[in-house]
Amino acid sequence: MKRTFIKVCGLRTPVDAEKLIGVDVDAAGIIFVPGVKRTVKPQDGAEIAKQIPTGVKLVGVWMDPSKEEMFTVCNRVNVDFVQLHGSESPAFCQWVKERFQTKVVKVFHAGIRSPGQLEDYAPWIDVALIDSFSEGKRGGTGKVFDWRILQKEKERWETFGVSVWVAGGLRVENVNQLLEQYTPDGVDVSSGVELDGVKDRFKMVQFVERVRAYDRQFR
Ligand SMILES: O=C(O)c1ccccc1NCC(=O)[C@H](O)[C@H](O)COP(=O)(O)O
Repeated sequence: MKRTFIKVCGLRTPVDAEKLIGVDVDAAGIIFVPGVKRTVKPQDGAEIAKQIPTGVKLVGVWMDPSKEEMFTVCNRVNVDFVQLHGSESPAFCQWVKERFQTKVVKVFHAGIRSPGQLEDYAPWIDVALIDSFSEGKRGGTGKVFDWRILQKEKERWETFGVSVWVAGGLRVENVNQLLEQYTPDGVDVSSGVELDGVKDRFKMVQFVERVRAYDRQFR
C-alpha cells in the first residue's frame, strides 16, 4: 500500500516529541527560524531530537538562513530533511543538498513568485511543499490556501520526479477532502494538532487516523 507521508511540524519541547510515541507519522519538524512563536534554539533542538521515536524522520525548518546558521544547527542535530521555508534560490538548494547530503524540502507559497524556475530547483530538491502565507507570516499560519492550484502544481512537479506535500491550515476536519480531491504525496500539519498553542496527542492521533483510513481505502 502506498502511504501518504505525514509530517507534524513545530515540536517545541522533548515532551512534544514523546507525544509521537505510537503515532504513525513519518516525520517531525523543528523550527530553527529565529523570532517566531515555535522557534527552537540549536541546543534545545538536540534535546528534542533525542526523544523523537525511532523511525520518525527529523525535519529542520529554516527561512532564508545564512550558511553559518545552518552549520550551527547541523553540527549538533542530525536532520534527515532540510526544509527551506523562505525565498531561497535554486543555487542555495544545491549548496544545501551537496553540503549536508540530506533530503531537501523547498517551500513554495501559494500566490508568491519564487526567485527561480521550477526546472532550476528540481535537481536539488526532493519535495515541493505548498503552503499558505498570511499577514506577513510564511509558516504555521493555520490558514488554508485555494487548493485549486494543486492539480497544476502536481502535474508540473511530477514531470521532474519531485514529490508534492501540502501544508496550511490542515486539520482532522478538512484533510480527507484534500486527499480525496488532490491526493498529494504528503501532508504537513502544525496548528491543526495543537490545543491552546501546544501539541496535543489526541489531535495528532485523530489526524493521523483520518489520513491512514484514506490510505487503506484508496491508495
Ligand atoms: O510553524 C511555524 O511557526 C513556522 C514559522 C516560520 C516558518 C515556518 C513555520 N512552519 C513550517 C511548517 O512546516 C508548518 O507545518 C506549516 O507552515 C503548516 O502550518 P499550519 O498552517 O499551522 O498547519
